[in-house]
Amino acid sequence: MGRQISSNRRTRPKTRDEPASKQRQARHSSKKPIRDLRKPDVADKEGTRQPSRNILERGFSKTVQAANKQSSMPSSKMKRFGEPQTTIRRRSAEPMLATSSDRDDSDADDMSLFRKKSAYESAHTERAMHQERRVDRSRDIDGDTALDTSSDTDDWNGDVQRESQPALSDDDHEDSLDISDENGPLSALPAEKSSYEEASTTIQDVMTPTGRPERIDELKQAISERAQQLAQWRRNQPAAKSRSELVTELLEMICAAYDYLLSLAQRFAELFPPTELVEFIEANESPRPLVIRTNTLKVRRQRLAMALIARGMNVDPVGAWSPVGLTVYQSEVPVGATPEYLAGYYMIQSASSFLPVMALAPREHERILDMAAAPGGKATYIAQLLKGTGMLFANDVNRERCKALVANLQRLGVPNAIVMHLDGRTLSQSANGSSSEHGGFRHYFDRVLLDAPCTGTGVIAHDASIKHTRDEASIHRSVYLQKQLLLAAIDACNPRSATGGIVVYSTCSVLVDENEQVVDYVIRKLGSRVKVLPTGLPFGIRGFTRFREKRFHSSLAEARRYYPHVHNMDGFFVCKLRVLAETPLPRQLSATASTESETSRQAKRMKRSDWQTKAPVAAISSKQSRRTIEQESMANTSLTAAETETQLNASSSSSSSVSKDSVDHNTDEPVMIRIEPGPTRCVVRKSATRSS
Ligand SMILES: C[S@@+](CC[C@H](N)C(=O)[O-])C[C@H]1O[C@@H](n2cnc3c(N)ncnc32)[C@H](O)[C@@H]1O
Repeated sequence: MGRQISSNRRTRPKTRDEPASKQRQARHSSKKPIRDLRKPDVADKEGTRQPSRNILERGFSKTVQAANKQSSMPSSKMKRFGEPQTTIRRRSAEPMLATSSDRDDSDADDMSLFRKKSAYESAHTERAMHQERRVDRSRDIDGDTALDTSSDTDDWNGDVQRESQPALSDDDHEDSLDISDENGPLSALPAEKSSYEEASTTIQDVMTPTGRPERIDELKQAISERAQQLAQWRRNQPAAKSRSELVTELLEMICAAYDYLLSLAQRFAELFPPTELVEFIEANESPRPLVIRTNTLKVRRQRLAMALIARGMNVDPVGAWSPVGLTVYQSEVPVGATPEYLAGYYMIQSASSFLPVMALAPREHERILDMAAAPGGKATYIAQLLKGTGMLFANDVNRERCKALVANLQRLGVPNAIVMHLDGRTLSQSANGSSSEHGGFRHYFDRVLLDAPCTGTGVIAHDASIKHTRDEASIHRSVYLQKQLLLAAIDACNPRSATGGIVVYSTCSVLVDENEQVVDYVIRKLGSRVKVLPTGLPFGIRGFTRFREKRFHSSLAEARRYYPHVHNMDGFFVCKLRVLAETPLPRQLSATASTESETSRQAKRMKRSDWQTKAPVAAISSKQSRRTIEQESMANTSLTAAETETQLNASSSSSSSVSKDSVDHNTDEPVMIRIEPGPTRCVVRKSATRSS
């Protein structure tokens, strides 16, 4: 089967020496749109929307072929669904797959199929890798790292950073004009004068009296011109303006055209060189491709792809780096309402959300904590890698979001999860408010994922309000909470775990303060008790070890960054830590009360009526919990985490459905919910007395 499909998927081979223009010509020779290639197989020839297995398989391979030719799609579709094709040649060193633990036996056929990469996948990954090198190189170059880092470029450790990067090939230079423009010899510069001449449009020209910009296109053109001028500043300084005046102009224009807070635009300008800054800002204006993750607890990816194609979707493997992801290029049906979705065959999840779990690399039979789990995208991925063994503890402080977490765990048929509603900062003390000798969550888990709450600066394309709501105060609040949570996550991880002792810290923010700086703070605080490991991820840009006046631990180069304009996925940060020794007993987090998160406050403000009307599942709570606990003589007993788990395992046979009537609204105590597969069957246990 795999052979048949793979032969269908064969694409025109690219030779090393073939000129890029020829390759482009070959790609553009097909004018047939993607949908036309799928339909005859699936619908027209068979006359049915429920084709046979063989037909479905043929349909799938056609779809893959069609996707390979997506450069013939109209440009609007290109922007919406995929990556532009590139002419970058594949390198033999290119990593093909995720960590070994991410490979699923049940997906073996799929993997052999997908290892023979389509031209699309190849170009997708290579474009990202090429861009990564470009970004890394631009970070290595004095003065052009970002708009205002001139004072911080003298001791940039460019040599170290360059070491790990493969040299650029000739092909690469084809796409690297902007690098040579910025840094190369003068002879490499293009002859056109326009980009060196002073841009004529000013921000005043395009602003209305009410302060709103008009003629946006003109403004964007002016932004692009300013960025070009700044990029080439050292070689071609316009006489009329100073660099700082140009920077100010550029940022003001960006804020006017794209509606950013000036302070946030400044932070991005510190992160990216001028032309890349504009690419990043532009990438935030369009959504990333829609991606789904196959739930291998229920179905194999290829079977799922066949079923979805039959329903009118065009899907394709997200890339060779993931054995479970599918990109949805086009769909005739709502992706979140198909029978396959309702049956739990897949999760809608951004591609970059796969990465923290791949770095965590859970192993079967392990005990895993997802400390900030709702709504469960990563938790359900962890569960499928556990394959029904071990135990997943999915925690979130926000009760409202816990409902979605419970629903997703149920829908995806996760048999071994416990949902907890606790503040992650005190979780390691929560089972009995004491230390590991007494069996609390301290040093209890083999692996811990902290997908931390953050400002979301990597996901502006999903939520444009981030542009004008993330002020300096909100960034500082976020950083403070992240540091507390990461210390608690390390505290919950067992350094003596035979297989793990791993903590993964991730955010969907691109800001250094929320990423490298948080991890660096923890490394400095805990010293040799914790160290940074390579993530094992096949692509991504190295973490910063220096950023403006800040210096971070050199191991932070092992962390990985993801950017919308480079990887065509949400901005993300992933760092993997190994806990080497027990951490000192934390001080009672006296700050906890005063820094209570907004989500926690919201949860407490919730009215009873909300629970009654909106929460058939997550409202499973205290009364039911207390009754069950009392029946089993567990009231007023501080359960150890292990005891709790044992009780939960033992009582799973007597699990009962919970109705709205059984909800007690009088208490806000933490609860643990044992998820049973099926629509409503759950057993609820009081986790323990709340500590402090
Ligand atoms: C980025 S989201 C997590 C997304 C989730 N990992 C997923 O993949 O679906 C961050 C979560 O952290 C939760 N959170 C915020 N403060 C927390 C705290 N103190 N303890 C535990 N969770 C917290 C929020 O309620 C939010 O659901």
